[in-house]
Amino acid sequence: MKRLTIPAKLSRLTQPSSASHIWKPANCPTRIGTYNSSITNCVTGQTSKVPPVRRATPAGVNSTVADANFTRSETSVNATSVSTTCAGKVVNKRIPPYDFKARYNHLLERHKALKEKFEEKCEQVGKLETLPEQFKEVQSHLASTTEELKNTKTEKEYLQRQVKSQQQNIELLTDSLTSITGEFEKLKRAYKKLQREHDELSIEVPKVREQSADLVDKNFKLMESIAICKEQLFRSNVERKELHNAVMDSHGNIRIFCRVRPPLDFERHKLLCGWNYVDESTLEIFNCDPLIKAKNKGHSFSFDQVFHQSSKQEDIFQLVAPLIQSALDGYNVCVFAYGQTGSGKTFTMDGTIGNPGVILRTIDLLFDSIKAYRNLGWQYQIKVQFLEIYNEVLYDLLDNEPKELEIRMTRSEKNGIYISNITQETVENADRLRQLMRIAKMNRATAATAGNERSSRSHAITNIELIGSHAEKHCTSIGSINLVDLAGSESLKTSMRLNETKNINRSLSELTNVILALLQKQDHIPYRNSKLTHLLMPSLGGHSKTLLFINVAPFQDCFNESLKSLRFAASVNQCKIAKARRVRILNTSNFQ
Ligand SMILES: Nc1ncnc2c1ncn2[C@@H]1O[C@H](COP(=O)(O)OP(=O)(O)OP(=O)(O)O)[C@@H](O)[C@H]1O
Repeated sequence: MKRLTIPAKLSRLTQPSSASHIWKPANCPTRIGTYNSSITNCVTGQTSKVPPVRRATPAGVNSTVADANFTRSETSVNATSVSTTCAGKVVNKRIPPYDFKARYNHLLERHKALKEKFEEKCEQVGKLETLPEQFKEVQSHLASTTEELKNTKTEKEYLQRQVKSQQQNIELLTDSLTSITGEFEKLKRAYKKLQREHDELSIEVPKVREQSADLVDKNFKLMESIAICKEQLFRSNVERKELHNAVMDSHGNIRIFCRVRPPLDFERHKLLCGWNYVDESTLEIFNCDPLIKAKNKGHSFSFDQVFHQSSKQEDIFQLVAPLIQSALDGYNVCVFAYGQTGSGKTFTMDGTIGNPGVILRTIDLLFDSIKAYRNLGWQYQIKVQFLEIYNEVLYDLLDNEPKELEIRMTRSEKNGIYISNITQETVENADRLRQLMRIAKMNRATAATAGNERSSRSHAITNIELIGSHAEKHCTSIGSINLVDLAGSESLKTSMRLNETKNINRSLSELTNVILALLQKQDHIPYRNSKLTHLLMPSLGGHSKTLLFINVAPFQDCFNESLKSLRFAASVNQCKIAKARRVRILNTSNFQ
């Protein structure tokens, strides 16, 4: 049989319940033959004197056993003491040693009792044997419970985080709810206000409706009167044009302005001619050469206007502006600047930055007038081209590419001219036109660098075409402006570049010839003798208004050239070109 090792804790359970009973473990040595007067405690190792103890037998056996381990030798000499209970009192009865039967019975009883006890203990031990298994079970249960606890903790943390974020959400939602509620309240107030206004307006509506009907009626009447006014305005405008033209005609269709430029700062030391400005249209020039002073007498010239040295650009343009107005009314206008090199032609036509000349001021005036004309029902289209005539060759100043430009006649119009291959641009505003002018100037300057002072040896022409249309009246008005900065006139004697000078002088004298032929009303006008006169044919004939600036330098060393220019201008001044008439109004109106 397997021997059980019983732990100290459990061993106490297996001891007899009576303190007087001596339990002896298997490994504890037994002193046989002693009457248990002394017992060695196997647990503590102490030895104590224990007197014989009277004990109750298990299962109600009423006998007293001195010791379960007494020996045969003892039984043979000693009587056995047995305790019995009689009427609630313990009675010790001694079994005499010779009463074997009684002693046998007594032993049988004791054996039975011990056996029962032994079985009971075995049962207890059996139960104890299952403890490790139970322990294992409990351990595994504990492990699974720990795992569960861990999972539960993780879940708890996750749920706590969820709770926290939900709480934040709730806070945000609460905030937005608060602001929405505020907005809602505001809207409610606004709505109420609007409703009040609406109620008030609802009361007003019938009155306003009534007033509106009145106004519609009045408006209708006003529209009628506006139509009448418009008609009158249109007629007045036509009349104004006629009158304007009459005034211009009264000045002559070719006008000559003379401008004497001031000496510049670095020219102060130079000897000046004598200048006498008799009135606003007459000037006298005196030769101040000290060698011929004695016989000097003044040369007097009269023109439409004389501008002295301190005249301003704006004073000059004031008198040019009516001509520009005529171009918008459908006339061909030509403005020339004629004079010796350095006499101020470019200054008069182009001007400088901050002191614009005729061309830039014309651009501004045109676009301002077009705006005003729009109110009268006129729409204008403006087309521009810039060209240069150098040594009788035409150059496109808006395109640097070398190409051949030719003057051609239009089929539709008598004396109508156009240039093949030239760049013509339709401009929408003054800025773009100014920009194109800058490009043209730049291209001219570039060519000048390459062509040895070409800019002052060439004619520069700015051509602006003005096409007006009146949709209501089915009228079209086509006018044009040619602004010409002529090449400087120069004496062949003083010229360094003979060929250029010959060409310039030839084209300038052809210009004089054309003007004189016109003056003499010759049948044949030699327009085609030079590129310049050919090109300007429509602007020089009887159907145009021409303005000639004669620019002169104030210096004594320019006296001869100045006199020449002034004489040329004086001869032109006498030219009575046939009364200018507006030829290019193409319309179906009764008012023309
Ligand atoms: N009325 C004026 N007031 C002030 N400066 C002027 C005036 N006229 C001309 N000038 C100046 O005189 C100089 C010569 O003028 P400009 O270049 O206009 O002469 P030009 O006749 O065009 O010469 P070119 O035939 O060589 O081109 C320039 O510096 C110009 O600014």
